[in-house]
Amino acid sequence: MSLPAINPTTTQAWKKLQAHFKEVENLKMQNVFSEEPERANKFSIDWQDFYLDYSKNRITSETIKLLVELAKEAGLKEAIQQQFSGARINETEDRAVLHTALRDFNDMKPEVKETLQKMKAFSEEIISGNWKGYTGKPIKTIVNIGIGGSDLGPDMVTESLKFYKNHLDVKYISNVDGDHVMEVLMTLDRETTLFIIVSKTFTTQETLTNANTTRSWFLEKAEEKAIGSHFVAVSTNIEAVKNFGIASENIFPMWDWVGGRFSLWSAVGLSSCCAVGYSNYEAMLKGAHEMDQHFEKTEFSENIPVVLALVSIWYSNFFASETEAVIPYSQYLTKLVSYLQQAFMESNGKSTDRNGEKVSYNTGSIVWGSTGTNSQHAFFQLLHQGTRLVPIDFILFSESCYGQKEHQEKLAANCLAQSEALMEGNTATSEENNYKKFEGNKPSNTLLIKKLTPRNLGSLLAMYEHKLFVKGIIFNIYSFDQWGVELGKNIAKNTLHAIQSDGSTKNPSTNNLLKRLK
Ligand SMILES: O=P(O)(O)OC[C@H]1O[C@H](O)[C@H](O)[C@@H](O)[C@@H]1O
Repeated sequence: MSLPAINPTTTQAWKKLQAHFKEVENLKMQNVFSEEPERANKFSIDWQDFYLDYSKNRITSETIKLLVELAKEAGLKEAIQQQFSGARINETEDRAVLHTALRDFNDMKPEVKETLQKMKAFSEEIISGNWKGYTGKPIKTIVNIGIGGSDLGPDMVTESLKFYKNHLDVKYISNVDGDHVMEVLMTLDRETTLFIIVSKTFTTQETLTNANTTRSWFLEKAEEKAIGSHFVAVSTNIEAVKNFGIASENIFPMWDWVGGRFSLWSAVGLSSCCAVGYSNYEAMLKGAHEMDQHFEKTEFSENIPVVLALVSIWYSNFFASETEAVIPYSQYLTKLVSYLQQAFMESNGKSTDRNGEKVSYNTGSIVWGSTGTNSQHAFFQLLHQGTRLVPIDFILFSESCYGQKEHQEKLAANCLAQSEALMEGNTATSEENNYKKFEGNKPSNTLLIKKLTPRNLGSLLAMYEHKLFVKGIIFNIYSFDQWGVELGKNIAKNTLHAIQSDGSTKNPSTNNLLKRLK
């Protein structure tokens, strides 16, 4: 069973959208709200603790109708069914795409259940202090060594759920930068530190280098047999982990049907599970599953991830906007954007379609952003008065975790004011001074969520996973491979050889730089 492979620009809906675009290109949001009193309600979706307001977009009911037609013509319904049923929709790697199966407690694969039980038991041992280091002391610090999906997801979850965190100090080493590795190692007490080596393939240069350096550092004071109580691993490559010296009972499996950037729901999330405890971790998985069901079962026009994806395509492919920003009004979500960058840009940064042809339209957008209010004082100038159209997702929580009312009111006021200012501009006041003019008409979505809980975080992350899926299906690309990262990795092997052997490469600029390196 293959995914449908339809060039979106050849669909009836796309042609209609092109004609429709000409009609609404200059639509002013400042006017449409008065023409359509129900607009704010009409372009909103209320789902559990989520409320999505997408009324501040350059759309009409006709736009949404045509975009939904586009999704239907592109075979989205069929594609969703294929994904959830475990079809091998990652065709270029001949794999299923089943991160959703990691959080489906109603119908859980035995190996997933077993691994979750192992994570539960392990995290409880660590948190309770029953798990002892080589000198008999309980573990106080956990260091996750991994990169890409084996780092960004768990690191972001640990940071996002800091409010729910226990006493454990959880750190992340990802970059092969030895200075950073040393900075972390210097803070550690060998006797009370546990290292989790996370690599789906267990062949990643950065992770293996960092793991080897860490092991050597550990063995400067401890004996080889102490490795058993201080190193565990998460991988699909069990043999390579054993060769590294980690015993089978300390290996947490994962599977080739879980992509690296979708793996925080698997044992890759072990560090975050230890940080917040299994019950919070499980609540996050359940929240993600609820969003999975919403995505799978809700009609497109009421489906949060589908609507977000369609509106995003409207801007990137009709208004030619190159980027989109995500601005969460919560400092806990400070690592969300880096995580989303891998999710979106590694998935949809492709230019060969599912027929093997080069695409003739824009695919994945550049995703960027930072937390509000900090970003207001950094790059919002460009959003308000620059020349580029940047659609924005504002994410706001109704309640703060600590119940700090005054701060939360100010956060909320800023978030709502920014989306309003971007949309309204100040043309109505006919500002004479051009430097002080705000054109307005800048689009945004506002996602209002009751509170940052593990469950709602799970739903939020799953929402973005499905958004990128929908975009990839309509773009007619394969979202679940990442061949684009291979060339640089391969060249780096030759370059490293050239550096270590005083050799050269075939590129004159590189050679010049190699000489300078010496
Ligand atoms: O988990 P690993 O096999 O070490 O892979 C870590 C990362 O490596 C690559 O660069 C891939 O592009 C990422 O998708 C992956 O998450």
